[in-house]
Amino acid sequence: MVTTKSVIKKPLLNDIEKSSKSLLMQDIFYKILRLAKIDTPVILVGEIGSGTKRLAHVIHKNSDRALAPFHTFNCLGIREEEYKDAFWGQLQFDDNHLSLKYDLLEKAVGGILYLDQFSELSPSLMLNILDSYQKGCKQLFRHNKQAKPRLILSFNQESYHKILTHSIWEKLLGELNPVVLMLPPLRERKEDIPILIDHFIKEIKTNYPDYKDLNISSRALIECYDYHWPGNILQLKNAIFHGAILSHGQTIELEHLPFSMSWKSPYTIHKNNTSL
Ligand SMILES: Nc1ncnc2c1ncn2[C@@H]1O[C@H](COP(=O)(O)OP(=O)(O)OP(=O)(O)O)[C@@H](O)[C@H]1O
Repeated sequence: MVTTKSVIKKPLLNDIEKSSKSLLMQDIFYKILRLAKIDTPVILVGEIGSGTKRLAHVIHKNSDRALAPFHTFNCLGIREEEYKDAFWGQLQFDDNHLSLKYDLLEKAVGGILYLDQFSELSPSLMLNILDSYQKGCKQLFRHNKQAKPRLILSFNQESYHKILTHSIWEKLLGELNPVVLMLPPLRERKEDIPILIDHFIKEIKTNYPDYKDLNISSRALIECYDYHWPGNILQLKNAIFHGAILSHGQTIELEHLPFSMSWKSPYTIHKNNTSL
């Protein structure tokens, strides 16, 4: 495992995470920073686009594995041959002897193997993958346990609730003994919406000098605050980018935000009705 004391000691929350106003998120960051130092597998549960991969990177950066690779494998829609190639050892002939090559494990040696959307696999494929991970690690890293990649699995929130009542869940807990962390959807941490918008606007200004005057009107900001964001931070990021283009890098007005946002969520409708 690659490690240096300076890496371990650095305070490693990004500014945007540090400035979160959400108590739910502050609690998660607190746990994440401690969790990073403990070398257990982690399951991150969240809705689509809620930032699970970004949190996995925070764990990586704050862990003793920070200088080793972070390798992502997306399990969504994976075909059987692809998964076999990735997880099961391929026979190879080197220096006059046959050996097994575990492609995915070798890409993540000493680091993190992030299995994105793991919950979307069938239960039998989940077990199969864990089995090959264990076998591969035993073969490759039996003399150097530290080189075994740490597993972080992302679970879609809806699938997670279904899996909880399935026997596969107990098997996963038994095999991995993971720490499970749930990320709130953006609509449950609305206090961070203005900070995130500000962050995305700054990001666009940095990447596109022609958009140096980009800002957002208060009406558009209020609409963003009221919207329920089913696609979470990813959708918010896309909406601001969309607005930046339609406003030609000037002030993002309500009409520059994506059309789909004009659909009100049941939460907003309910809130409006009760205030009548
Ligand atoms: N706290 C944050 N601050 C700034 N940007 C963020 C934050 N969290 C997430 N993002 C951005 O939102 C987008 C989605 O984040 P990420 O890929 O981590 O989500 P995800 O939950 O893993 O997505 P998916 O469900 O598609 O796998 C990324 O572009 C990421 O950089």
